[in-house]
Amino acid sequence: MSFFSTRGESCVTASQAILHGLAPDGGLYVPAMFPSVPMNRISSFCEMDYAARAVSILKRYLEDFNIPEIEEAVRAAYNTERFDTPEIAPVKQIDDATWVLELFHGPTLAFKDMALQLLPHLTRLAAVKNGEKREISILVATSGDTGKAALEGFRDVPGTSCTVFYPQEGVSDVQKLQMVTTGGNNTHVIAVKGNFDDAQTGVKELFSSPEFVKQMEERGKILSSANSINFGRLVPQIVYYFSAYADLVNKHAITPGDPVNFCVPTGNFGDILAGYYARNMGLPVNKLICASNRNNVLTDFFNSGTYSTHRTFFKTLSPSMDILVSSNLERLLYEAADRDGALIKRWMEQLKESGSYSIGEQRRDWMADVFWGDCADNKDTLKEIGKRFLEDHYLMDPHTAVGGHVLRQYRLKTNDATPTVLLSTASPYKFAADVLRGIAGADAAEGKDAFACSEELEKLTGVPMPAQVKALKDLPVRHTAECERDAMGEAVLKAFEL
Ligand SMILES: N[C@@H](CCOP(=O)(O)O)C(=O)O
Repeated sequence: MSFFSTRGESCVTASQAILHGLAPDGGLYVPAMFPSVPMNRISSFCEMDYAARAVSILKRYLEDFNIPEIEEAVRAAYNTERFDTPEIAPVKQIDDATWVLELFHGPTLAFKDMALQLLPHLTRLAAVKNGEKREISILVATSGDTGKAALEGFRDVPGTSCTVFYPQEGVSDVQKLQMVTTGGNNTHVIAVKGNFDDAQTGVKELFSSPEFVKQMEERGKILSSANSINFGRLVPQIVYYFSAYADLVNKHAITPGDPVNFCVPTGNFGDILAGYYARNMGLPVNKLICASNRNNVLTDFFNSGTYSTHRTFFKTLSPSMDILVSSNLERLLYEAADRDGALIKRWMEQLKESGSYSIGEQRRDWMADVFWGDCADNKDTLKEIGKRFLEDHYLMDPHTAVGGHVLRQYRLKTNDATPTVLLSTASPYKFAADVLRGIAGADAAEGKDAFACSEELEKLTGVPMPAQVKALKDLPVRHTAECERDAMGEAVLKAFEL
């Protein structure tokens, strides 16, 4: 299988796409085609564990990896030493037509672990396959969850380093503590004086700066990414859509071939794009419901066909989705534009120069066939957390609650009763203060730090606080670096000198 850049002609193997992360022209790598998974194969997933399901999906894309290599990587990633349940990504019913796909059972309590426990193994294999002896320097921009998951995945992995940029004031207390207490000899964490878009744009600029690339090469390092711009992040995320479908069959909620909706809280569009890829591979997906917070650039895009960043950037209760420049949309645009790289390049230049682009009515309608977008503000989010706990005895984090609210809107506005899987992206304990407010009222978290809120939440709900959150209290802070938005390159070089 070859991979093309969304912006041009570049054509590479799977291992090269993973190793380099971003195409040299600034585009994202996309597979030459979507391998099909016939229904009888999907049905056979019912008998398999998560790792076996993963092998079956991954091998269709990773053609220059052999099966034993994929099997070894997958078994090393998805096991009960790394995840707190043998199901890895369990599906739980919360009402008549809604199932929650819990993607937060990995070491850092967010869905990013689903890919970032595997990516380091794939990266090392990719380096060997391409005779790459230099250090692979992973640069990451995070709005909260990717950062810690990448640090944890790449920590002390030989031949790699991992440098994470997070918005100084834009992540939850627990998210920040998780990152700044990370151990390992190859990890760096830097607070950027700006928002997530500043950090993500800054990282992309470093990738395309010949001067920075040269400076890194002089130090024996090549750049790669652990954000979902890297196809190696996306492909493991396709797996859990198939896995959830097989689990619904096993639970007799559907029979093989029945359509299912997926509702996905998303900011950078990687998680939901993986669902779109699963659909293109033959998974019977009816609608992909795209849930945004008050930074509702995607909602407006699906409704109008115009993507515009001319809007205020809001800090919300779902910080991991506080994003206005949604990277992976570029991969969907590529399909909407009949894989016309020149057109994508033009739209991306317009976005950079004028802050917006329009895809036209026809392409908007094409997208509306599969995608439906809506948003939730902070009030909706807290209400959804409270309602789900009170009515369905289910405790959800603010990102999942954004999805829960949007799903209710979808059902109200469309009357679609198709069984729906709501992707739950993080543990409620990463956002304990706001979850506590959601279930116990506005004043419930007053004067309490994240740990006191977590203890209170555990007492009130009986949902156990994860050991990883408890442990944070006693871990020393190891990373205190910060930088201006336009000094990220210097900050990376400085981190390597220390
Ligand atoms: N929500 C993310 C932002 C980066 O998204 P990614 O999926 O491209 O890594 C975060 O939590 O950092």
